[in-house]
Amino acid sequence: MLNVENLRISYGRAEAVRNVDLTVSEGEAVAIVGPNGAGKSSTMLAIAGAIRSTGRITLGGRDLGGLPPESVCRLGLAMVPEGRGIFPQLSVEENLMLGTSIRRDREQVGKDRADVFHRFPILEERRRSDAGKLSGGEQQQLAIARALMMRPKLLLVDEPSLGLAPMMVATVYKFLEELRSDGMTMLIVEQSVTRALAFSNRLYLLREGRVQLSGSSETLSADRQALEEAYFGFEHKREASVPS
Ligand SMILES: Nc1ncnc2c1ncn2[C@@H]1O[C@H](COP(=O)(O)OP(=O)(O)OP(=O)(O)O)[C@@H](O)[C@H]1O
Repeated sequence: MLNVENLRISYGRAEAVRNVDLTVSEGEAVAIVGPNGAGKSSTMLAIAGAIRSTGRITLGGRDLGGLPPESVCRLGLAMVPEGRGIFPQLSVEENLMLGTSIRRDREQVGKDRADVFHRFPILEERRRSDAGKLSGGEQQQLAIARALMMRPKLLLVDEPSLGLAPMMVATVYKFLEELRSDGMTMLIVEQSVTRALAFSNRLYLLREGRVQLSGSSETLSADRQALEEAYFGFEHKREASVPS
């Protein structure tokens, strides 16, 4: 479904992502992990058309090169950004409906809204509250729900557990698991390598802007040493361990 070839991203003279190749097949959950500054968020933003990059990105065979984010979204890709991107002074429902103005199928929008409220009951309960009054975990549910309102074929989720208490992380992942079992194709950035391995079919480990290691989560789970070496590089091996 998604094919990324030779992705390069620069901020001024600094190269943040180099020669990244990545694929996501229909129905797969794929995770990107790696230390801070590895280029994970930049990769997600480039795929969503939100920042400039070079290389080739295709979605369902269509070249996304140079397309603005709204066109990428129309082609079936929605993103839950790091930090959620919720508008705190707007109501839960207003946040949910924000992006839907680009949709022409108004009747279906109403049905999707009902489906999303069914999937996330707390959002229906709190639909008239200011979104800023929701807890972090509820805001994350809202951010995922808002992305679903775009009827994506591929859902990008950047660090869904960031800043959440462990119980909330479990709740958010329960919703992501449900989406996954309903057949949603997902690309997810996750700080916790253990959680990423548990959730995804396949995993890419980025460090210093490059893919250092990739493979099926099953295989990589059995080779913790390869993961640690790829995560830290050899020189840090003895001083730290991969975040669980
Ligand atoms: N807007 C920007 N301007 C300049 N440099 C940037 C910008 N955004 C990111 N970078 C740099 O690009 C590199 C990759 O950053 P990115 O946020 O993609 O990494 P990350 O793996 O998502 O990190 P984190 O886990 O800390 O979110 C870092 O060196 C970062 O400082």
